[in-house]
Amino acid sequence: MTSAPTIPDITLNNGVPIPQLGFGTFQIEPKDTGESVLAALETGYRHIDTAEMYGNEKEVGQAVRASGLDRSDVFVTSKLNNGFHAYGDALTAFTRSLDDLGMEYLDLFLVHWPMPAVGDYTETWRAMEEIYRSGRVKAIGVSNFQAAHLRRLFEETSVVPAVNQIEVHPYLVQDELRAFNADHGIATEAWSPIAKGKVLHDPVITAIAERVDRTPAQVTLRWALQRGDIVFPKSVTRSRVEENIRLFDFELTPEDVAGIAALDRGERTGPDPDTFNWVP
Ligand SMILES: NC(=O)C1=CN([C@@H]2O[C@H](COP(=O)(O)OP(=O)(O)OC[C@H]3O[C@@H](n4cnc5c(N)ncnc54)[C@H](OP(=O)(O)O)[C@@H]3O)[C@@H](O)[C@H]2O)C=CC1
Ligand SMILES: O=C(O)C(=O)[C@@H](O)[C@H](O)C(=O)CO
Repeated sequence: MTSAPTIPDITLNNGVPIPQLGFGTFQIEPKDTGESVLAALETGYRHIDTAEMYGNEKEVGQAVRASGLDRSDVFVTSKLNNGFHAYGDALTAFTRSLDDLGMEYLDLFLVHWPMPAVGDYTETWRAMEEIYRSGRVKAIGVSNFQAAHLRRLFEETSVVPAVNQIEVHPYLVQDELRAFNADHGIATEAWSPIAKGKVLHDPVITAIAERVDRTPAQVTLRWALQRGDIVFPKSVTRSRVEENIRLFDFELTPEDVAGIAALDRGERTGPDPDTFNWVP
């Protein structure tokens, strides 16, 4: 294949740079994780998104080491699982994630879900602040937080999250929450950016793909990048891993971007953060 493209960085609210395109690892079996993450790193990805919930942190860490890249050249995110929201549990879970990854530090650690009916996420966030102060993570953030959850953090805690990782794709454009994040200096990370494949046969997207001579996945990912979001598509298929990084040699018009955003139908592929209270 041709040489790896240069992936632009976004600067987080504490000055830490994060590659705007990364590689997602949800539903990659531990036995397949090493090969998939290594393929991504070989292809040029330098940002890996994992989570304790995914059960593949050990294999992600092994792949980063096997790549031969310097640890400092790979941006690694993990997430606090839902059963560990109590203060002390969160501290222990973070150390366990580091141990499982075999790393001295994380680039980004997120509260995976707010779990509003189960516990108090402000207590969890105070533990995140302590982890941040320990210097073992470069940035802390949240995932699946609604504006109301963030407002409580602003009122009752000190550190503004660096990112909010939320479900965003053409069928769930989340413009209100994305604008709220931006207004507070929080970067939006868009999970399931191709809606797990559901948007790839949409006629609006396939027509643009045909015109610009790219695939529907490339058009959808490019749309997210042009809107300023951070994305990390997942694939265990080498050709798709290569396809999904080839986003930096074409551009969508403002009309394309607006036309794809108009596909919004408020459709989630995953759980609703206001009611999701599942503890694995
Ligand atoms: N914070 C949170 O709550 C959540 C975070 N995430 C994060 O976001 C990442 C991405 O989201 P995810 O849910 O995995 O879904 P994606 O939107 O990335 O879609 C992944 C699916 O699309 C397929 N696919 C990938 N690339 C292509 C392509 N070019 N053409 C056709 N099909 C393709 C994959 O198949 P195959 O693998 O077979 O090639 C897989 O079935 C996750 O891996 C995870 O890191 C996801 C969900 C929730
Ligand atoms: O992938 C993630 O990060 C998730 O949180 C999802 O797995 C989510 O928990 C889910 O889809 C549960 O059915």
